Order: sequence, then C-alpha cells, then structure tokens
Amino acid sequence: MSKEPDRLFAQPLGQVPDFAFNEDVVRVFPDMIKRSVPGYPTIVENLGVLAAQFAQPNTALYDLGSSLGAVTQALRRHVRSDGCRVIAIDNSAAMVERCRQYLNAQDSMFQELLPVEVIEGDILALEFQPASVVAMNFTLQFIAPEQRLELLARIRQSLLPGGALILSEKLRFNDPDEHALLTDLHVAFKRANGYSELEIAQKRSAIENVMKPDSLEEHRERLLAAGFSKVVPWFQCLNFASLIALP
Ligand SMILES: Nc1ncnc2c1ncn2[C@@H]1O[C@H](C[S@+](CC[C@H]([NH3+])C(=O)[O-])CC(=O)[O-])[C@@H](O)[C@H]1O
Ligand SMILES: O=C(O)C(=O)Cc1ccccc1
Repeated sequence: MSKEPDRLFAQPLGQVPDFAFNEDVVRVFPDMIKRSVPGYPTIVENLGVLAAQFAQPNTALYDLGSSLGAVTQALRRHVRSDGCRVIAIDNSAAMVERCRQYLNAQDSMFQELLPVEVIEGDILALEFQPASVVAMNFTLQFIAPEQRLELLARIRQSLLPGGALILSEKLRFNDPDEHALLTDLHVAFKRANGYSELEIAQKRSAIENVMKPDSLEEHRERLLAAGFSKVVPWFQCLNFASLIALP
C-alpha cells in the first residue's frame, strides 16, 4: 500500500489553497499524519485497547472522519464483544475509496475481525444507531465551530450506558505563553520529521481557515453541555490530546 512521502507543500505555491482531503492528500496521508501529529501512532493503537473496555455486545462502534481507516482497523483488531460492528464514515470520496481497499487487505490478513461498513457521507447528517463506542480522531476540529455542540449532543444521545466517546484533537491554549511554547515545540517536531520551514509555513496557511482547534477547557465545557457526565483526558503529546467522555 501507499508509502509515498508527503511533499505536498515543498515547492512555493504562491497563493496557498485551503487544505482539502483530495486525492493528492490521500496518496501521502499515512506519512503526513505520522510526521505532523505527535503521538498519533500511540493514540491509534491505544484507542483499540480503550474501545475494548467500553464496547457492549450487539452495538455499533463508530469511527467518525475515518480517513484511511486507521482507527477502524484498531477497533476491529482489539474489540472482542459479540455482535459488534464498526461503522466508518468520511465525506471525502477519495479517502473512502482508499479506506475500503485497506480494509479489504486487513480482511485477507486476519481472521475474526469485526464486520465493517464504510459510508461516504457527512457526519452532520448521520442518523446514529445505538452505539457503545464513538471515536472521533482529529475530526471535530474540521467541523464548523457553531455545529460542534449539536453534533456532540447527538452522539451523546446515541451512546448506551457503559459506552464512551473518544475524542482526539489539536489543542489551543488560553494562556498565550503556553500556546506559543507548545506551538513552537510542534514546529520543532515537524522539523525533526524532515519538514522544511517552507513546508511548515505553507501547510499552516492551508489549514488555518479549515481547522479550528479549541482549548481543553472549551472541550470540557461543551462536552458537559452536550450531556456527557465526565471528561477524562488520557493522552497529551505537545498540543495534541485525546479525551474520554462518558455518557
Ligand atoms: N463533515 C464531515 N463528515 C465526514 N467526514 C469529515 C467531515 N469533515 C471532515 N471529515 C473527514 O475527517 C477526516 C479528518 S482526518 C482524521 C484522521 C483519522 N480519524 C485517523 O485517525 O487516521 C484528521 C487530520 O487529517 O488531521 C478527513 O478524512 C475528512 O475528510
Ligand atoms: O500539520 C499540522 O500542523 C496539523 O495540525 C495536523 C494535520 C495533520 C494532517 C492534516 C491536517 C492537519
């Protein structure tokens, strides 16, 4: 499968277009996300372990904004509860097409994997079925800020007792010094992973209009407003974190 390195922002682009999950991004996505998101492999691997603790028999497990299905693969490998199925959804046709190929490859390599359905669609228009695990791994930050609370409230309503939402996001920080420090350290992480100053600068301007991170405090308050009873951060690496929200 694709091992193509991410060079999408290596040449001067003049006007940098807004970031979109198109075919060019799909081709380099595994490399891009690993070199851009500190802790990403650890989060994905442990998401499967966490999900296995919350999964209830005969329920749906959602992977919202599934991209190439990395989280779906972890859910299928780790969850052992009877009668569970994974529903992966993404609104990028290019992502969904490649995701289905990766999942077919996973099917041919492992036995006893959970069944999976991959939907090309908008999570804002999704009719949720009763679910025990909802994973949103770096997807909420791409949803328009004014639509986030309603989406989380609908997820909360679909969650069964004993289940959980696992939410991973890039964070903003209310304290300007903390924000500057962790942003600088994230740039150092990208540099250490081989990105040039030009690549880092052009990617920053590509995502600034389409990806709007919130602070941990904003996440906690909104999750409580959406009806969740408890919010527990379980991972943070620099300005990237993952939370467990309990119904
Ligand atoms: N409204 C929407 N409806 C459906 N999908 C959407 C929507 N908005 C954005 N997306 C999709 O959400 C995904 C976000 S990437 C998730 C990584 C993955 N979870 C991973 O763990 O590898 C995060 C990142 O690239 O930083 C993209 O595939 C979008 O097409
Ligand atoms: O690259 C960045 O700076 C990010 O914040 C993460 C990211 C990763 C992949 C696509 C878009 C944003």
